Amino acid sequence: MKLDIKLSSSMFKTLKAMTKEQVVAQAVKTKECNRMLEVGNGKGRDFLGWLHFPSSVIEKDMDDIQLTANSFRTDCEVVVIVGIGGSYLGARAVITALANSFGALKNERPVVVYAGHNISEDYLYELSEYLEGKKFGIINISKSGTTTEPALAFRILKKQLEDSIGKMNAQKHIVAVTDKARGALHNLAVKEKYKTYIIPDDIGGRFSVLTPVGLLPIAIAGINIKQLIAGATDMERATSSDIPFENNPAELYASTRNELYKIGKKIEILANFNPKLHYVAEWWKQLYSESEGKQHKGIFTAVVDFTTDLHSMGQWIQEAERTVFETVISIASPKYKVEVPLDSQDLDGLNFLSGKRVDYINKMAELGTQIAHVEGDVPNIKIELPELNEYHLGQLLYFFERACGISGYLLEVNPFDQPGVESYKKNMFALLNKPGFEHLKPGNEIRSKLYDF
Ligand SMILES: O=P(O)(O)OC[C@H]1O[C@H](O)[C@H](O)[C@@H](O)[C@@H]1O
Repeated sequence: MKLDIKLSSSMFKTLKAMTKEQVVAQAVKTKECNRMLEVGNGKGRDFLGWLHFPSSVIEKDMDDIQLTANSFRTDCEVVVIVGIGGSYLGARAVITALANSFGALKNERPVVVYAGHNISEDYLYELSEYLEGKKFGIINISKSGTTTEPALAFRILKKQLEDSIGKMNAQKHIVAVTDKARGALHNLAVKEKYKTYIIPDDIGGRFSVLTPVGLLPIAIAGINIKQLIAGATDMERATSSDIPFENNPAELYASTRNELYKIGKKIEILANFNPKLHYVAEWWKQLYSESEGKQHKGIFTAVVDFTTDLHSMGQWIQEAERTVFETVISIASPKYKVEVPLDSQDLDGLNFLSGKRVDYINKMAELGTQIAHVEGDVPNIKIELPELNEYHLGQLLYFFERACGISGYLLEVNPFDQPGVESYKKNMFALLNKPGFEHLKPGNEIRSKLYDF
């Protein structure tokens, strides 16, 4: 088994406020938390299906997903992935990381686009306009089957598809990924005879990227799902509680970030030096903030793309409140090679870089940033992947999931619920007069809670 993700950390060289020994001192407690996941005796124990999901995925199920994906790849110019939160971010993370950044502009087919992750009228108008006259399909993903944003987008897109190719043909170009028995999407899919994939009961949305929720869109984008699962399966073994603490990346990461939290580092910034990782970070942001942000506790999660954001957020990170630490995802080797050309005139003064690879310059930016931030009292955790491919991404996703479960238990919260998310929904439904929400305060009373300066 290969464990290719390397984890290292640089702590306060200047303050000496936290040491490696402090992290190692948490080994027993951290391991206990990891065992709680394995034994299933912790909080949220009904939602641990993701823990051994990678190693239990059957070849046959992946082949079936691949078959469906192939038919969408053959039949559609565009595939719309409808979903929000855990029913959207994982697929977008993997597709953005592994697909060509300019694929759509190079006329690679199918183009994958997203809907149901906002309620913007302009976004939906422009999407419908883009789809006009194109052969398109829809993958509608919702665990609960009742989330407003995707339901709304789907209603609009379904009508457009039916109007364009007729109801019978539209049925063949729509797939639902949802609960096996409950929710409006389940009922609709049964009635309309859509091909359906099931999200297991015991896997919550933000832990579902390696189920059909993520695998189907990822396969539609032409990405190798078997390699993704292979990486996740190896990481499942590498993060088991049998693996010694010092060699267990999930335990080390969970323990380090909790120790940092205890000494006042309340914000974790996930940084990358490759824009392809932007949505991996967005996926991570949901995973950790929904899992840990409760009972007035939890690390606040933020995302930066470097070097882009060094020219905006960089100032804050270097010199503002010292409440942050940084976790950097670093890719050791890029896929392609680009060298800086020699310019005989050297008008831009860049000849000192001629012959150097762009990635070498990026790596020096990364090292320079790490040194500057650690010196500026921003502790740094580094997660290194040998390269950005299906296998290592599968490892990374599972690593973050496992560490999240452990970290939530270290914080003594239930990492598998998200009760706080309901508050805005209730107000919104009451304001919209949704049936069943009449008992809540009517619109004007809700509005009267607000006051202006
Ligand atoms: O998959 P769904 O049931 O549509 O849920 C989509 C998302 O929306 C909710 O509000 C939750 O906060 C998320 O955890 C969930 O991933």
